[in-house]
Amino acid sequence: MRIVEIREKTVSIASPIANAYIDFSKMTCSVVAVVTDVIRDGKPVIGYGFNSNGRYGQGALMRDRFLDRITEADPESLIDHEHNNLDPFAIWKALMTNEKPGGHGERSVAVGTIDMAVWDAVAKIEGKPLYRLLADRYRNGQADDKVWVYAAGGYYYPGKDHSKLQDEMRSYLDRGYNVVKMKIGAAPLDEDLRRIEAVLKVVGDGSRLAVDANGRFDQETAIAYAEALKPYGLFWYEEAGDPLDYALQAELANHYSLPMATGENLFSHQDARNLLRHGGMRADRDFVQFDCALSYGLVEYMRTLKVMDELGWSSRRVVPHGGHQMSLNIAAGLHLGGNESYPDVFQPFGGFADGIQVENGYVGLPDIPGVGFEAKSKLYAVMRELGEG
Ligand SMILES: O=C([O-])CC(=O)C(=O)O
Ligand SMILES: [Mg+2]
Repeated sequence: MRIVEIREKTVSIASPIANAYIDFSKMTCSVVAVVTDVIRDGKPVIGYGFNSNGRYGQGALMRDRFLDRITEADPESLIDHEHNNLDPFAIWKALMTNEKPGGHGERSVAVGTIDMAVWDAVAKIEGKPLYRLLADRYRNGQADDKVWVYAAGGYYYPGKDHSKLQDEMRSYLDRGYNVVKMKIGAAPLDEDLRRIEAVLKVVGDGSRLAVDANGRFDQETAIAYAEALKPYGLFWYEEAGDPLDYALQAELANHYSLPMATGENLFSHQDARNLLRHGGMRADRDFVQFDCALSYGLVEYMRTLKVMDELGWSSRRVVPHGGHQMSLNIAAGLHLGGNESYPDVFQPFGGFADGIQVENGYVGLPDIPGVGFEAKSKLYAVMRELGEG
């Protein structure tokens, strides 16, 4: 059993939307296919992965050094004999050969994307949905059969007035979501408050709305927003300041007793640990949003979950960024609190399996081997072209 080849292609997910920090006019992501020599249903098993929005495609890094480390490794060293399968942990170790600690820049995205495809292949070889495999191996067989998801959107873009923002949010509620998220921080505070109030008219209550500043604010602005947001009783206030400014986050906690969220731009278990040690985050109400596709994949994610456990954090406080099916599987199989969803943006990568409706805020997973990409036809068309083309 061996990995025969790993392919990457960088595809566009460009759109006119913007958050408080970046626009997405040139956004790309990597799609990866891990081709194995294992035959199922008469065809080689191919594992697929992609990186979530926000960090651009990583093909150059992959080709420069990561892919060869797998294809040049002794295939025997990458096998999990206990399960007669590929060993994602050994593959991860091979990927990280001669990489120094620290510096979790973009290589964590390259490795995370390859790791996603490896787990897809492993679950396909085992003939199970990934969430089932995870529950069987790591949670005594107990998987969640549905996952709470919220609809992320509410971006800024040219010509988007309050009524368009309201229409967008209404359409998420119509599709079964009970919490929605919108961007803040690209407009002055007064205008953002008017946008929030427009959305509240549609969603009804602050507990059904989260806001995301994408790391834009300095401490003073973060606190000014906190004071202004308080009366709305929002679901959460996300990434107020720079993702690595733990002192800012800790100071914000002194001014905002309602739920805060952050962590989508922390790319290792060491960074996650620093946030929980020094960021003033509260295990009884705050949320962390680590995204495996940006942070060295599921092998590293398990270390992050262990760090959380050691620091007294339940895995139910994790609601990953990225709106992808890999995190959906991790949420169901390893008992996270939920997952982000992009019902409309970042297509065909956003959203979940075709034909599975969100009901009262929860979504189920397709009962097919792997991550479930084959059940999302527009996404699978892109993947298949890479893997089988
Ligand atoms: O706009 C983005 O970069 C995505 C993001 O922060 C989120 O989904 O929370
Ligand atoms: Mg965010």
